[in-house]
Amino acid sequence: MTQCCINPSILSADFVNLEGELHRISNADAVHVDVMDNHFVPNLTLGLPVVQRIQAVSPVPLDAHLMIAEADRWAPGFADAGLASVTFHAEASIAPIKLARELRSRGSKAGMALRPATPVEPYLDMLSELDMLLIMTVEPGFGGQAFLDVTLPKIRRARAAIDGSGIGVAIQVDGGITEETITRAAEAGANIFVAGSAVYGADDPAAAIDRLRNEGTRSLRQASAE
Ligand SMILES: O=C(CO)[C@H](O)[C@H](O)COP(=O)(O)O
Repeated sequence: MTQCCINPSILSADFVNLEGELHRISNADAVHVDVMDNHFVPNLTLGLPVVQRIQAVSPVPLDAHLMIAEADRWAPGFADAGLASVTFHAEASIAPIKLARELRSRGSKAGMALRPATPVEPYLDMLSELDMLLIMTVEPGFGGQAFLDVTLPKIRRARAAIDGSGIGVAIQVDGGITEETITRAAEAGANIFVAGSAVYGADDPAAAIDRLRNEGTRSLRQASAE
C-alpha cells in the first residue's frame, strides 16, 4: 500500500503569523506552499525570498506548488533554495522533461501539476522523470473551492498507468480536500493530499491532519485490498 501523506496548504493560514501557523501543523508530512504570480492564475501570493524564510523556520519539509508562468525560467531557483519538492505546471512549461531533470539535478523532488481540464495522456511517457504528479481538483488560484469530482477518472487513469509501468510516482491532489472527499480521491489512486481550509479552518489544525490521515490511510488500505 502506498503511504498517505497530508500536506496542509498555507494559503489558508494567517499570513501575518506564518511562523506560528507552521508550528501548528508540525505533524504534517510537508507544508504546501502556493506560489502565485497573478499571470498564470488570477491571484498573487509570495515569491522566493518569502519561501526561503518559511523554509528556515518550518518544522516540516516544503512542497512548493508554482502557479507561475515561464516555469522553465523560474522553477530551478526554488530547487537551488533547497526545497524538498518543487512542482511546476505542465501548462506553463515549454520543456517539462528538461525542467524535471533540472529540478532533480539540483536536489529537489520534481513534481508536475495539471489543471482540471488538462488531460494526463500526453504526459504518460514522461512520468518516470517525475517524483510526483499533481492533479488539481479545483481550478488553481484560490482556496476554499469545492472538490471537482470530474477529475476522478483522470486520477484513476494516472494511477493505472503508474502501477502498470511499475514506476514510483506519487499522485498528489489539491483543492477541496476534506474528510469526505479524501475518501474518493484516495480510492481513485491519489496518495498525497493537500488541504488548506480543512486544516487551517479547524479549531485544532494538528487534530484535523490526524483525522485526514486516518481517513486517507483507511481508504488507501481498502483500495489496495480490492
Ligand atoms: O492550490 C491551491 C489553490 O490553487 C490550494 O492549495 C488549494 O485550493 C487548497 O485549498 P483548499 O483545501 O481550501 O481547497
